[in-house]
Amino acid sequence: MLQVNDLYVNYKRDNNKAYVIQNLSMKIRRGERLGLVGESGCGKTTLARALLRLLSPNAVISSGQILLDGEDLLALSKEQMRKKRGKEIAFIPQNAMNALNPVHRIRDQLIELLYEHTSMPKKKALETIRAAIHSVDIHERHLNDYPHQLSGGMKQRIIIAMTLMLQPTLIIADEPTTALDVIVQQNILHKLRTMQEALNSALLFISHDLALVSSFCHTIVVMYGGKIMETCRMEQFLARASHPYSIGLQYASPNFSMNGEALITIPGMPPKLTELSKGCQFHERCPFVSDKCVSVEPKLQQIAEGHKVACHYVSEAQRFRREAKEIATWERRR
Ligand SMILES: Nc1ncnc2c1ncn2[C@@H]1O[C@H](COP(=O)(O)OP(=O)(O)OP(=O)(O)O)[C@@H](O)[C@H]1O
Ligand code: NI
Repeated sequence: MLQVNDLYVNYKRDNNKAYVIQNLSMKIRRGERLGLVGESGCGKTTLARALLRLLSPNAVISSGQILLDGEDLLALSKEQMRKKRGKEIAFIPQNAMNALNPVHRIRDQLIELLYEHTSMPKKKALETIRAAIHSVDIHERHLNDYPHQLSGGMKQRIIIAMTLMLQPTLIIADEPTTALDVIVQQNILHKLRTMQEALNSALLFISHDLALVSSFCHTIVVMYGGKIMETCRMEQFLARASHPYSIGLQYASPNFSMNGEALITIPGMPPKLTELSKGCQFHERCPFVSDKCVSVEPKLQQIAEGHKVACHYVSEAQRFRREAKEIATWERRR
């Protein structure tokens, strides 16, 4: 199980800091697929890279714990962490297709990975590689290919086969299918899911696509301005999303079960994150804002088993859900 406690990450920029992850706590259990959603810039990739300890050099994890099966990843040496990555923690990055080395054959790249993390004899390694690429429906003759000889979808499937070959306990996928067309996307997600279920690994699935996340994941975390606004099981999210930002995302998402209503847009821009926030991160864009939201930070509080929301007015969520359907409600903030 992955458990994150009170994590803070900031980036140093020229003269200031950006507080990109603030006070973030979450859990993912074995076998669970957790979807992480939120607009561009809210900190999703930063969180993923913090978990992997692959942040850029100007990033600082200023406090918190990241526990994988009880072991604090932040306490490991660089070398220990490098061994965990690839083996226990798999990462499928945003443009995974470019993660393959263009000058080496697919076979050599897969072998290299196995040799780096295991002491498999050559024969066993070759068998493992064949099984891995069969599992994503790729013929073994492609082991002889160089990356440029393969389509985008095939490269993405090879990356998935490659990352899962070492049977990780945690898989982090950051927009794994964004660049691909819908059919290829469905096929790849199906493969990812089958393998994740077979390994019983925890999956952190990052996406902009709320409809996709809602059909693919068991649980959801809605992030905004570096903080968790709401987290719950998917059926709770579908029936009773309670944070105005979550509700806004739902009504702004094409393909999200909305019975043909017009899509809203959430006006305004995400916060700049140059100061630790005082009130609610979402207050500047929230149609239901009050003075309290500007000055007092709402704590992430449990409203039902497995359902947490950071909003002072969570008791009015039913009204929010009704009113947020109307485009006029959001026009108030323009
Ligand atoms: N290396 C960096 N130095 C300074 N600021 C950074 C750096 N990387 C990211 N940021 C800033 O941190 C914030 C969060 O970025 P991040 O990439 O984590 O967001 P995201 O939710 O993954 O967005 P997207 O959906 O576009 O991928 C943004 O404001 C971004 O500009
Ligand atoms: Ni990102």
